[in-house]
Amino acid sequence: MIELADVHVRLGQRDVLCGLTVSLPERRVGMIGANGSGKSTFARLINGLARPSSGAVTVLGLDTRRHAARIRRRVGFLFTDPDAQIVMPTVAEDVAFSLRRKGLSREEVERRVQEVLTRYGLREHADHPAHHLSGGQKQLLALCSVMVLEPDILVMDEPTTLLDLRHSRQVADLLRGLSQQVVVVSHDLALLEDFDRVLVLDRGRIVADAAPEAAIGHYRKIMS
Ligand SMILES: Nc1ncnc2c1ncn2[C@@H]1O[C@H](COP(=O)(O)OP(=O)(O)OP(=O)(O)O)[C@@H](O)[C@H]1O
Repeated sequence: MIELADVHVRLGQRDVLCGLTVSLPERRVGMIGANGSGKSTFARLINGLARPSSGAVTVLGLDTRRHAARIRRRVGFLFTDPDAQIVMPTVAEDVAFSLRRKGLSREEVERRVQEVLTRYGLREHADHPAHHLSGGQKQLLALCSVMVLEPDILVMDEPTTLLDLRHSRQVADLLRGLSQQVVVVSHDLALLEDFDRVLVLDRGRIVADAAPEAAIGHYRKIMS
């Protein structure tokens, strides 16, 4: 469960989010809106990367201001730019790096890494340099590094931006199959078509909050 209570975020001279109050118990929540409307900031609030200037964000019963480290261990976050998340030389090492704090045996780390790379179609690239992957493959690698930690909530900021149609569908299928709650910021409206709920942000405010068809319809209207 994710809850925002009268959340304002001010960055520099700008009011980026303006008094948002919302509870998100649904399993798949999408977020759409114009460039600069505050979507990424909203996403970053959920794992404590961004802090409210006033108001409160509660995730899994924890206040993000007081428990940011605990929340980050339970909320996986996928950035738009996968290069921001790749830290190790090879694909397998990068995924294994995510597991370093778990205190697992070498064999268990290896088993989990191979399992997740197989699941997302990167097993044959396990020993390749991570920075030689294509943009889409890097996005899948970032996803592997997050999913191997089995987060309770997954937040994705434009996860299909670099993906071709086949890989976008793979991400859509993956989202359908996940048992975790997912919050997805996206300009890829097709990705959100079968979500449980979609929020539309406009200049830091929620201007629509509905099932996908109605929310996307509202978004098209304000963008026309
Ligand atoms: N650190 C910062 N300092 C000042 N302003 C910022 C900062 N970070 C973001 N902003 C501003 O906050 C507003 C919202 O940014 P945000 O990235 O949340 O929007 P967005 O809806 O995700 O946009 P996009 O669709 O382009 O990714 C933008 O006008 C941005 O310039």
